[in-house]
Amino acid sequence: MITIKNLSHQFEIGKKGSKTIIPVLKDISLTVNKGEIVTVVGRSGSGKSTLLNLVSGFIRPTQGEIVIDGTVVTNLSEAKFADFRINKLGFIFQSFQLIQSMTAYENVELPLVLQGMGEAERKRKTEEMLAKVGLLEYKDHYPGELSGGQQQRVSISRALVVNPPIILADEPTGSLDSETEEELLEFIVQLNEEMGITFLIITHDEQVARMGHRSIELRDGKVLEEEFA
Ligand SMILES: Nc1ncnc2c1ncn2[C@@H]1O[C@H](COP(=O)(O)OP(=O)(O)OP(=O)(O)O)[C@@H](O)[C@H]1O
Repeated sequence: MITIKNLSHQFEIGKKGSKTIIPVLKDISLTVNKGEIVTVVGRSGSGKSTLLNLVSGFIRPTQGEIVIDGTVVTNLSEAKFADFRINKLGFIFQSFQLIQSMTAYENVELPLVLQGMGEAERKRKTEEMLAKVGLLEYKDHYPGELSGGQQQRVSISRALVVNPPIILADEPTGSLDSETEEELLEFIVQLNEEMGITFLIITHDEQVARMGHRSIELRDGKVLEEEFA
């Protein structure tokens, strides 16, 4: 589902003449299979977010290739990648990244608006998704009027509403208390089992790392793997 081949990435900082090169990922190769939950762990600064940003196409690799669902995404233009992203990838962030001036309903509906879907179908899909996460009765609430766990469920609904085969998550439980974290992890497993969604999840949290089928550790720019389940 996601194949990463000989991927390297380095950042350049500083002005011309005094540039510093920061090598982050060094010739890494890995595969995430369809229907797998793979977690990515590693020390702060080990390149976890960089890896997710490369898979998402927000940054382009210095070298190497990424293939997602049969498409070589590293060759796509910005516009084509944006199109690909809206159809194939769902995102969940630690900070939820909800739009504060929009209701829960409007936040979940947004990707469908961007896809150009008609209003009646948008309404059906948005309400179905909010019902699935148990938040239909909160649809007119703004993010500031919802708990952390509820906000994360809105953000998951927004990620899921376009039926993406893959969800990329960056510290999805980072802002949640342990009970809400537990609920979210159960929900992720349920989505994976019932809908076959593939997850790539960055985490610092030992418990989150263990809920996946496989955990990948980034260390010194390389990949170390650990198998679970
Ligand atoms: N835009 C950038 N410009 C320059 N250096 C960057 C940039 N983004 C990240 N880096 C550097 O790349 C390295 C890896 O950063 P990254 O954010 O991927 O690590 P991380 O494992 O996600 O860390 P954390 O767990 O703290 O979020 C760090 O040394 C960081 O300073």
